[in-house]
Amino acid sequence: MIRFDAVSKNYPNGTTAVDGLSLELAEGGITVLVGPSGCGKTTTLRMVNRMVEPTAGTVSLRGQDIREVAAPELRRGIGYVIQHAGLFPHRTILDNVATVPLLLGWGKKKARARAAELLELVGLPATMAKRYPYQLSGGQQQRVGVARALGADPPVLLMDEPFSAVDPIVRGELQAEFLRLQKELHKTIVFVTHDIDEAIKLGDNIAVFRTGGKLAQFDTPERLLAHPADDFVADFVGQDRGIRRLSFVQAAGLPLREGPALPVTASVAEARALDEPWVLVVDDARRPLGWAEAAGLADAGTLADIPLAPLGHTFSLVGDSARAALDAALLSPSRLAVGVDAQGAVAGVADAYELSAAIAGTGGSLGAAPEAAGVAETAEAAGPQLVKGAADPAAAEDADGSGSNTGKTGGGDR
Ligand SMILES: Nc1ncnc2c1ncn2[C@@H]1O[C@H](COP(=O)(O)OP(=O)(O)OP(=O)(O)O)[C@@H](O)[C@H]1O
Repeated sequence: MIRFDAVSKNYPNGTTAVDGLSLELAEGGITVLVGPSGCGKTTTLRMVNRMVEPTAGTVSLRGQDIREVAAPELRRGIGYVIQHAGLFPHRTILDNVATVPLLLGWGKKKARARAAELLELVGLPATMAKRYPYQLSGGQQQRVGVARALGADPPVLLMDEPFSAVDPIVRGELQAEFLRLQKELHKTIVFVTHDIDEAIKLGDNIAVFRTGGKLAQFDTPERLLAHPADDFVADFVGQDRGIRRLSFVQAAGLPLREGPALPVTASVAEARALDEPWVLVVDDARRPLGWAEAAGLADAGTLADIPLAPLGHTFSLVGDSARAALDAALLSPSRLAVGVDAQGAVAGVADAYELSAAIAGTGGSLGAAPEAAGVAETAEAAGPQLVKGAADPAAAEDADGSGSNTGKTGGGDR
């Protein structure tokens, strides 16, 4: 719905900021523009709302050349969010957010009611409405910036490095919140960042630019990681793209086997009899409680009487990615990843070798025992599949409402 046709921008000093860009951005999706400093991302973004006019070519919005629309009218349908939020320092938070509705002549009461709604939408408590920007943290200010951009409910949002001025933890929270919001709002979003991790996490599609304002590749995150167009893109997406690609493979497709598992009511003698270095201890609903190390087992009593090594992560077959599964295996004291179903019950286990073999498509199932067979067979039949959204544990948990019984599934793993 936003289309660039052979668009270039040359500045009078001889700089070519954007060079012959042709690109079509999907309606209702997030397109991320990413690339090294000075490669023309911001210039491209600003050509959408006519803050920058192209030297050559055409930008169109829903089929209409944007030069045919007066800039103020065009911008009414396009929200704009920038780094450091750009709030008005002498206006309260509520009035900052009410700015656009007021400009549209909504009347004070209605504009403020809308602003209060928007603050709630971006996850800010009502008590902040009366504060001034300097009384908010950087992350909170960015939320206000997003709320303000949504003021007139524009179908298009332009976001220029909106989360790069905050620390990594707050950035992660803002990104998760942003994805949640987008699930509700389905805006057409153009998002500029220089951070490839952010691009992969947020983008439905990613346009990678190289210096000189040239488009190097336009693709989904999965394809960018799997099939970088050339050495520049491969370098830019990073050496660990093999691991990161696993974020797009569903854990549901991985074969699991029944692990050495016993209920917490079982005797220590039963655990010893399994002759395994580690035994997974489960509750009466087969939810995992922890690992018992055979070497440390007492002579008598039940598994309830002994201290268990923590599970580490489990991974959910509903919504988690293969990367979360591999992570779970590597972090587990037994080196076995525990897969749980939608109810949080143990579906089976696998070690890193089995998981990587399965992911590489060379098998990996080691004969599922009866309890796990159903899951394992279904999983194998389906095979690892490329999915959208499997990589975002927060989103996945939202989607299936399950998460893990430990509350520690996966990890921010894209
Ligand atoms: N008004 C201007 N006059 C001259 N050159 C400009 C102007 N604005 C931008 N440029 C140049 O155009 C090129 C692209 O700039 P742009 O801001 O689009 O890059 P960017 O990819 O967003 O960079 P960054 O990640 O550093 O923000 C740069 O070389 C920049 O110096």
